[in-house]
Amino acid sequence: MIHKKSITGIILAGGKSSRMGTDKGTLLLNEKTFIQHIIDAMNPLVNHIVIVSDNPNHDDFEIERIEDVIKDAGPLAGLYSGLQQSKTDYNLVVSCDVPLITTKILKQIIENYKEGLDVIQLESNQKTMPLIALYNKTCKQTIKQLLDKGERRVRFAVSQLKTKTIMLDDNLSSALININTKEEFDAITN
Ligand SMILES: Nc1nc2c(ncn2[C@@H]2O[C@H](COP(=O)(O)OP(=O)(O)OP(=O)(O)O)[C@@H](O)[C@H]2O)c(=O)[nH]1
Repeated sequence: MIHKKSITGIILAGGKSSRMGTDKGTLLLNEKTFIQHIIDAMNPLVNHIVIVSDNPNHDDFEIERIEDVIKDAGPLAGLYSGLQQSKTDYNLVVSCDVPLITTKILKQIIENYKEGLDVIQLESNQKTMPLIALYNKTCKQTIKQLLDKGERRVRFAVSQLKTKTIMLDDNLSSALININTKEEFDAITN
């Protein structure tokens, strides 16, 4: 397994949260922000964690915040910004809107790394999840070229890389739930 010293945790917390209407990263679940849930899940597995976000409210977390190097271009640009500024070979990338994610699931991703792979991502309910994934730092060149051509789809970018997809057991899939709307938030808080 890759040593935790070689892994940076990258939390994507930029964007517009337009479907939620309020910043998703600072929503509270069990009195803890979504971002803090991700930090706690990642912490045992990585050397250090950064948040990629242009939102100064995210400075309240006791971890480094780095800014997008390509603005207003969505998660793929956030991913690139994190990889571009990372000092380690491997990067565990998690979006801030999956607050039920666990260390156990993230550990499975890291355990599945094999030499030569660019990306290890999860799949659940026939849906791949490229924003809960391990990225080799070398991916950044391909991602930059795609962004320069106007590409915005993370799944397309991942399809251009050497990617391994891990099928998650059905009984764990509820931990991957992606919270984008107020209805989805209400469903996990009530
Ligand atoms: N750093 C960074 N993160 C982003 C950017 N856009 C989206 N994200 C993050 O990527 C993840 C997935 O984002 P989406 O749900 O597709 O977009 P969103 O802007 O958060 O929300 P919507 O406006 O409702 O689509 C979330 O964790 C966002 O915080 C961006 O431009 N920069």
